[in-house]
Amino acid sequence: MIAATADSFEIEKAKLCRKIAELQAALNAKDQKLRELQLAADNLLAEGEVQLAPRDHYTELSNDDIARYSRQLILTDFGVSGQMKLKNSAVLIVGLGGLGCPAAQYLASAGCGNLGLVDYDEVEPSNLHRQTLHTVSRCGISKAESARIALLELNPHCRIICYSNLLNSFNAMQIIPAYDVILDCSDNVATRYLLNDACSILQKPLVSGSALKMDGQLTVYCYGENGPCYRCIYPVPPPPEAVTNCGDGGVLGAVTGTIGALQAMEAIKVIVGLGEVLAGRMLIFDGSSCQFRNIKIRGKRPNCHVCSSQPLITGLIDYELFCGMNANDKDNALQLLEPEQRINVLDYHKLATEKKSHLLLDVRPPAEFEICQLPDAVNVPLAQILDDSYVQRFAQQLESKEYPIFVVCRRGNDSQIAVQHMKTRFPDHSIRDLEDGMHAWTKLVDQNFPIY
Ligand SMILES: Nc1ncnc2c1ncn2[C@@H]1O[C@H](COP(=O)(O)OP(=O)(O)OP(=O)(O)O)[C@@H](O)[C@H]1O
Ligand SMILES: [Zn+2]
Repeated sequence: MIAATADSFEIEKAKLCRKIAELQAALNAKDQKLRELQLAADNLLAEGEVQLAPRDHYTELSNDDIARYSRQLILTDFGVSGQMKLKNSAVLIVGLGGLGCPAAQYLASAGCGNLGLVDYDEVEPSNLHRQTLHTVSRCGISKAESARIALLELNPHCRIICYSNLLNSFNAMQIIPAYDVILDCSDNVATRYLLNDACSILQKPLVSGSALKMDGQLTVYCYGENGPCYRCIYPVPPPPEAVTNCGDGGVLGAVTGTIGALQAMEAIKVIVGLGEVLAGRMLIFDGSSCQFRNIKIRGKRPNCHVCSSQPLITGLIDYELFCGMNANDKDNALQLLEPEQRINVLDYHKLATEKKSHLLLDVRPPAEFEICQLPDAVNVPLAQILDDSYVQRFAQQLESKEYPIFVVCRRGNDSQIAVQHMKTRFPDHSIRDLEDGMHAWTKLVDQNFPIY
């Protein structure tokens, strides 16, 4: 009995030691990243690229301006003074993706004099269905540069500064002060908090948009005396597992187009002093029923950590650490299973080619299964694994040791969750997942297999 207890202590101790080693490694990686970010920010500053050069101040419209903007100049509430304000304004757009492209397009064409474009990413074919400034021929180049090319064709009078870098806690405070209005067109929680805190500290209106699947949201933070900030509404970040991105959940391009265009609209209203800015309210767009709802959101939180009269946060922090998520929407590779609970795609391919009896469960949603599947795969969405409703369907295979079970998904994360769950019910059955999922299949087994 005592020996057994000592053994279990030893096992527990070994586990804790492993955990400590993992945490130490994570800490070292963060330290390294911090050094890289600092270096990148220094380089950027050294290149003199960060500062928007002193803006020209215009006092009148040119003939070309009058001809170009005539249809908005004749608007009673807009007029010459509105156009002059736009011409002298500077707007920073963070993210030149689904939201940022239409927002930039409407701001440049309306005559916003100075646009800053921030995006660290490059154009990919899967962006083109909604990121309307980019083109097939510009795949592979910086999104900020690609957007600049398109925008200058639209309006050569617009001055455009590109920052083809990740906006982070070092460069944000150098870039943002030069701009009048900031547009959050990013796709991740860490960047939302970073932009919020920077805008709150620097007192810049932040036009925040988001879109997923068929739905979108829009509001303006940090606007005026009483306008709440993002932290007033969301004091703590959501748990990482509750966050879905466009790459996983999907999105319709016209939804991002709708919200992006409205972000441009709110920015123009802020600059020109037009209408009623969407602060303290949130627009909820349900694309499937085409309904726009405007809900009142709470005002400034008296104890908000960043925008209250006695803030706890007076400088930018490490937002990836704070949110437990990276400042991008790419999935982190999970490490849930032991190596013996996984099989690489080459070994699986060999076994399947030799026609060894087995069952291959594909745990992606049906819409994704319809796009492409591995030979003989059976679609059992992850939800059916987790609620155990698959058990009855595969009772025969689960009873027979002759049927090793393999689980596959798109990138090898959900498949691990599925195996971990199935193992709790069938600990003695051989159940393994395909490492790195179908992406690895395309890379290592069949380059003609579609990737998405
Ligand atoms: N901190 C940041 N600094 C600079 N750019 C950012 C930052 N966070 C997000 N972005 C950019 O914001 C954009 C968000 O747009 P969107 O989600 O439509 O594009 P995406 O990430 O290319 O899409 P997908 O998920 O389909 O690959 C991306 O281009 C992304 O690179
Ligand atoms: Zn606040």
